Amino acid sequence: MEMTATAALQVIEDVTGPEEVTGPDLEAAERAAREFLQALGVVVDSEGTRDTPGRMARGYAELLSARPFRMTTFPNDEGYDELVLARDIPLRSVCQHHMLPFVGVAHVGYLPGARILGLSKLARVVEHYACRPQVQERLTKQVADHLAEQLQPRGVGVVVEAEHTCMSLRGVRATGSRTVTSTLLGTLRDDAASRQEFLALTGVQR
Ligand SMILES: Nc1nc2c(ncn2[C@@H]2O[C@H](COP(=O)(O)OP(=O)(O)OP(=O)(O)O)[C@@H](O)[C@H]2O)c(=O)[nH]1
Ligand SMILES: [Zn+2]
Repeated sequence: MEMTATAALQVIEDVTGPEEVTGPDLEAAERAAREFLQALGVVVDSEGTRDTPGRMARGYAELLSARPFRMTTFPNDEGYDELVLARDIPLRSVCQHHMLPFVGVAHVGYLPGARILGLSKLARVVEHYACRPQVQERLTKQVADHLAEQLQPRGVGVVVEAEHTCMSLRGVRATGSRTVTSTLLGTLRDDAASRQEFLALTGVQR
């Protein structure tokens, strides 16, 4: 997706249908970043820092811009009925309270029904919902709900483990603490053995 200097309507194509979002106004963001730094007493007048407000604007725009993707699915011709799990999908998002990054991994799995999903799409769904101001609980549930709605599998499981820099680098400074959230749907929620297998494979339950 091409980022434009002026606010523009962009279309993110995904299986939920075209979703209209306002694109970043990078010039306005750069002006605001310059004022923000000035207000904090940060001087940006050297060769090395002159472009810092622009870099901040582009950096945040990138963190908040989801890339378009398609939820490619295939018929489950072999009738595969065991767990499909993508473990340790790298994740970075921005907490909506402080606009500071949280970083970690997502484990995303499903029990196939009539169709199976292109494997990369498990990571793309995570990225799609991570590229916006978030709370970890909502991110976890949105990924699970999306898969449930679009794939109609027998079960969905999503576990997110992340370190919130707003909690580790500032404030309480609980360095190294990771927050774990999970959403289980369908058979992975209701059937104790399936649930246990999923949690064991993610490493959450040993
Ligand atoms: N539930 C939840 N809370 C989050 C998440 N990310 C950040 N927070 C919390 O949001 C809360 C905001 O609380 P406030 O008391 O308004 O903010 P604050 O004064 O900066 O709080 P401290 O971080 O405790 O210094 C903090 O407790 C954060 O840890 C998240 O993904 N989920
Ligand atoms: Zn925060």
